[in-house]
Amino acid sequence: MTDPHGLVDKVVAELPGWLPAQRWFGGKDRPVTSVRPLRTTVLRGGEPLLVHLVVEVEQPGRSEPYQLLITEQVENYDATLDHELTGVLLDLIAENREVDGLRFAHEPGVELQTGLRGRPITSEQSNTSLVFGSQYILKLFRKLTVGENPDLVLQRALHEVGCEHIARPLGSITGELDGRPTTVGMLQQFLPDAVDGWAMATTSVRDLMTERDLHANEVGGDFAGEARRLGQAVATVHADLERALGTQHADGDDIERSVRAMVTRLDEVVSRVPELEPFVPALREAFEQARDTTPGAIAIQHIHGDLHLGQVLRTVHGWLLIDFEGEPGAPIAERTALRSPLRDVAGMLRSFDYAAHQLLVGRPEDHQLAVRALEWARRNRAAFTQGYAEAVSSSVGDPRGRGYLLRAFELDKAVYEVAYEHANRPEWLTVPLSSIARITGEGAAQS
Ligand SMILES: Nc1ncnc2c1ncn2[C@@H]1O[C@H](COP(=O)(O)OP(=O)(O)O)[C@@H](O)[C@H]1O
Ligand SMILES: O=P(O)(O)O[C@H]1O[C@H](CO)[C@@H](O[C@H]2O[C@H](CO)[C@@H](O)[C@H](O)[C@H]2O)[C@H](O)[C@H]1O
Repeated sequence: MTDPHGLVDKVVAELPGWLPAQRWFGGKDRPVTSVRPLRTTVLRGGEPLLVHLVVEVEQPGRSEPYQLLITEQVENYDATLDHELTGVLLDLIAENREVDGLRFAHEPGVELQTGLRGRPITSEQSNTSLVFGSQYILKLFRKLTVGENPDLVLQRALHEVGCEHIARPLGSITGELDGRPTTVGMLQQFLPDAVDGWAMATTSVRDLMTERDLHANEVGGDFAGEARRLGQAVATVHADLERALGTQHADGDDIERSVRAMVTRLDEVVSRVPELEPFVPALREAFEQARDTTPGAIAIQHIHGDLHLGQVLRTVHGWLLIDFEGEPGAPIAERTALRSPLRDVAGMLRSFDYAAHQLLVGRPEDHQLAVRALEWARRNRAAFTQGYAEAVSSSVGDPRGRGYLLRAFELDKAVYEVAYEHANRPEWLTVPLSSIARITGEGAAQS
């Protein structure tokens, strides 16, 4: 087929059934009622066609734009699976080309190799990333948000101040949405030997679980040294973001806004996930407590916004942070707002809890494993916060001095995770729910 319109019509008709099966689709909680094409750009004519397509996906109570690359050659028309065709994207970036309003550009001073094939990475994710050779990784944002994507904005700013804990930004693809330039893709340096923190941490947990007679500090795969270095890296990135983009003191309005956002999220999530119901009073109390923060006492700035062990890569030179897009499910205004860096600390603390407790999914009765999981989580959470506190340059200082605020942020993240797991991995719902039970239970025991 060489008729792009015929291809688009055919694909659009199939999308209501196809989209909900995609890992990156953010609307799995409700049916797709209709899909309508917003913009079609032919990136390669003839056989095979390569078409860039932005569609508006309608669902009850929401309407959101998504990006697709389509062709008639591969299964389901998804051109991101065609290694040859996706090479076109890198070549367009290398050549600083504009195609029908879609701008492909490399970063200033960057020279890119062309003619490479782009293979999609297979890990579960919110967007689609293509790896070219062993040099580059191109992320195609799936759900689009009008304007420049914070992932690109923050990593560019970090690169400019010489941050050592990110992969170098190399290029971008910009389209137009609602009349505004909108980031649809980001090219970065690929680290072929990097291992993500989630893989490392869960290996360490498994080692501990296997050695039933030993403690976390006695087994070969102890992660605490890495957790501490990771804390140092996160604090350094916070300090670099502060240097690049500034910081300010949270005033009464900022504090009020933050508390309201946590309570609103709780109300919204509990309306969809009744399993959360028993914890609502304790969660509310924890969020309301954050209102006692003295105006001016905490700093707010740009932060990562969705920090967890899957967002950090261990390279031979140390830890790197990736994916500064914020929580994929949160509104863009919230994702780009200045917030306390403690939120990132809380996100990572949640992730240590996740790594430890995911092995208990499907085995809730195993008391021995539950004890070991808690031991691992406590050790690594403590090592991470210690590392964070040691890197004195961050405006937060020692997160351990911010107990009630950190607790509120951790619980807020866990509420987000309840919604995330409910929509994406229902069998994992027990992971955040059991954490909420534990954290609120510990709070009740102290009071
Ligand atoms: N610069 C990089 N070098 C090596 N691997 C990377 C790099 N950036 C991302 N990855 C891999 O790609 C995965 C998805 O990247 P991420 O930015 O988190 O995408 P998403 O927004 O889809 O979650 C990561 O979990 C990591 O395994
Ligand atoms: O796709 P993203 O990486 O941007 O983030 C989303 O998916 C994450 C899962 O892949 C989810 O993270 C949750 O599960 C992780 C383990 O798989 C765990 O390390 C995190 O602590 C936990 O929040 C993340 O919340 C979601 O935004």
